[in-house]
Order: sequence, then C-alpha cells, then structure tokens
Amino acid sequence: MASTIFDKIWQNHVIEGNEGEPQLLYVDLHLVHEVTSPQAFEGLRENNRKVRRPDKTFATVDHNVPTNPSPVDSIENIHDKISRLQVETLQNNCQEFGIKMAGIGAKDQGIVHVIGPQLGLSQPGKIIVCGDSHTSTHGGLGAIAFGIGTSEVEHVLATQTIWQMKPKNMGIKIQGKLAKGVSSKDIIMHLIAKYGANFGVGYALEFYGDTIEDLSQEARMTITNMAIEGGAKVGIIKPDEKTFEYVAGRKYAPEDMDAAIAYWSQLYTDSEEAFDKIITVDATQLEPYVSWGTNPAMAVSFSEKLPKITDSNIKQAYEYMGLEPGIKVENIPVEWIFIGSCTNGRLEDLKKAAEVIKGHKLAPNVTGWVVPGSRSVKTQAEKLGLDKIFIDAGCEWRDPGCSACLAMNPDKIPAGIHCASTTNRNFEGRQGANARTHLASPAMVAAAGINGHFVDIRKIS
Ligand SMILES: CC(C)[C@H](C(=O)O)[C@@H](O)C(=O)O
Ligand code: SF4
Repeated sequence: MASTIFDKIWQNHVIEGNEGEPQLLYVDLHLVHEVTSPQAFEGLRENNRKVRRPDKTFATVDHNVPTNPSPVDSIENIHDKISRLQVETLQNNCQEFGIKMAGIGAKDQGIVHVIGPQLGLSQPGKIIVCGDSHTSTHGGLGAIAFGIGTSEVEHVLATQTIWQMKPKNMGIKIQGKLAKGVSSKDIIMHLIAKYGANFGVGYALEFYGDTIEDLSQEARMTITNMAIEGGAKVGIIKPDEKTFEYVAGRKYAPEDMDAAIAYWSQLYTDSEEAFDKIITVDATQLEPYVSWGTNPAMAVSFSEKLPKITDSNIKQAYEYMGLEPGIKVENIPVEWIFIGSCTNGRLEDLKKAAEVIKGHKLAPNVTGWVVPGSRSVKTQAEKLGLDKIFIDAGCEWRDPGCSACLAMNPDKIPAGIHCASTTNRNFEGRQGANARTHLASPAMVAAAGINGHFVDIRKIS
C-alpha cells in the first residue's frame, strides 16, 4: 500500500496501539519554553519523577522576554513580575532536572521554533513536540512536529513518549512559478483564506509540488508554521538536498551525516494515492495577501476588495478593525509595522524586508519594530548591515523574542492602531488591547511601512 512521508515517520515511532485508536509514540526532540512548562515540572516534583531523556530535551525563553532596551541580557532586564517569575522558574527547573537551556542573553536564545532548526536539533524523520501550537514549523524540515498541552508536556518529560490519534493525510499540491514579490507567506495565507481556518482539522498536511521544491528551506518553514492556522496540527514537507545542506554543520547536526542522509532520503510519499484528500494550487495565479479581520482566514489577495458582511462574525471583525466592506487593500491605513516572529523572523525574512526598505524612510506616521527571531539571527543580520538599513529608515532594531507577536511582554501595539505584521495570528487583542493586526509577508509589511498604507509589492520589486 502506498504510504505518505507522514505515515512512514509515524510508523517508525509507534511503541504501542493500533491505527484508529490512540497510539504511543516515541519522541525524538522535546522543546520547552517558559509559558507551558511550569506546571509540568511541578507535576514531576510532586510524583518524585525525573526527566527521562534530558539529552532529548532543550529549553529556551521567548514569550516573556522584553526586547528593548537592547541588550536584554539578564533576568534583571525583566521588570514585569509574572514574566520574570516564568523565566526564573524555567531556569531553576532546567537546572534541577538537568536540561540544556538557552536562557536570557545566551547566544543560542530565541523563539523556540527559530532556534530548533537553527541549532540543528530539528531534523528530518524526527518526532518533535513542544508545548506550543506553532511546533508545526519544524515539519518544514521533513519531521512530524506538533504542539502539545501542559499535561502532555509533563508526560513527555517523564516518559519521552506521547499518546496520539493518527490524523488522516491531506496533500496540498502547489505548482508553477510565483510572481516576483509573492512569497511562501502568501501561499499559506491563500490556502487559509480560501478554505477556512478549519480546513486542516483531523489531517496532517503535506505541501509538495515544484513551487515547494523551489522554495528555500527557511521559506518552507513559513508555510508549515501556519498549518495550525488552517486547523492542522501537522504540516510537513519532504526533505531534499536543500534540507540536508541546511542541517549539515549546525551545532547539533548528526555526527554521521552520510548515515543520516541515507535514512532521510527514504522519507517521501510513494504516490498521490496515499492521500485521503488532495487540494491543488496554481502558484502562477497567486497574489500578495493581507488580512483585514480577526482571524487568519479573514484575508484577501491584493486585487480583491474587502468582503460584504454576510454574518455576525464578519460584522464584529469590521467593528473591531475599524474598516468597512468594499475598501481596497491599498486603502487600509498602516500606522505601525512589526517584522519578526516564528513565521517570518528568520534571516531571510529580514533580508527581504531590508531590500524593500533600503534607502527609504518610514512614512511620517508609522512606527517600525524589527525583532529578529533569535540572537543568532540578530548577529548574522548585523554582520550583513541589515540593522543599519532598518535604523536608517527609522525602525527600532530590537532583541530577539516573541515580542508583539502576542504581546505577553512589554511589547504591545497601542489600541486602535493598524499594524502590518509578519506574524501568524490577528485575533482580537493579540498584539495588545484593541490593536488592529494585518498579517502579510515581510516584503509587503516593509512596503506598507514606507508608504503608510499597503501597496502591491509586485509593482515595486
Ligand atoms: C503561549 C503559547 C502556548 C502559544 C501557542 O501555543 O501557540 C503562543 O506561542 C501563540 O502563538 O499563541
Ligand atoms: S513568535 Fe508568536 S506564534 Fe511564534 S511562538 Fe512566539 S508567540 Fe507563538
């Protein structure tokens, strides 16, 4: 019987149970951050348990770290009591249970989904979990990666295993050359806008086709990052030469790369018959996308106008966003830009934004924040002089962290402000109480910053 890459990796990890019922899976990598781990460690302590495989567990701090004034290099920089307590607690827990941690100020610190791949911890063929919904990101390297809840974090810490129901397989076939300026962010925003925020529920999504093959390794991770915004816990892309090259030489890359590549090369979907469902996308027709509402499915392509009010959710979204049906995307005002997050806070994303911004200034009414996804992204960007480009344009060049992606820290967008953002969620209050988020690609966000409203990047790139 034909199998998908997802079936193959899954099967390689089943310890117990049959298909159709929960199965016990072995976990190769458990990533931990400060928000979803405190009670899990507490549970271990109460039951007098140890961490089963500290060597397969890696922690960092991201959601609660302030990103300004730079450098944020010690716990003393965290003034908010709850944030500080969470960061301190993780530090103490990691010390007590013998877990490696990239703490505040460490050179490996950053958003958990940026540092996993960057350190070579995330590898093809692995099962990777983290108490965070955007764990799907790591599927861009050909792993099965999904978010888990805090009680599951405790289970994985104690046993290095997890019970899961196997989802079905959906193939998303994407073919053709993208227009200049259209990016992987637009592919995933298109899918969610067209098929809704729940189309992937109960499925593992495999993205494939020549458009995907042409994308860089980093661009692929933007797609799998947002699989969860389409309702799928898992998004996966077959690993290829680009993936092998990406992993090679990283801090925690396999010692025997030849053996690893020999195994990774067997990870592919046998034929399309293995999918339970297939969606096809003609990439040549894709335009840049911008979200106008309060969930990622409330988005339109550049040439569309904002939709009619057909239900109460849409009505409420318009009220919250201070917008009206029929408006053109270019007439959406932009007063703030945010470049960062696990969706688009990697080096390549910063390069794309910098290319657009270079030599320009932010429009007079626009505030700009650039928050690299990790300390290492920040250092590399500075070597390339990207910091200077952003600062010259009038942006703030900040320290790494989740920052205003979710505003769990001091980084908040003020009420009523329209923020063009390279992030993945535009829920009410996501970037600050009553802040208005518009999701878009790094190039689109950068262009909006210098114009004070959205512009068609295809016309300027
Ligand atoms: C705080 C964390 C649990 C949450 C998630 O699970 O995704 C956050 O990262 C988010 O993006 O909303
Ligand atoms: S950057 Fe945003 S989406 Fe990613 S883990 Fe942090 S809060 Fe969640």
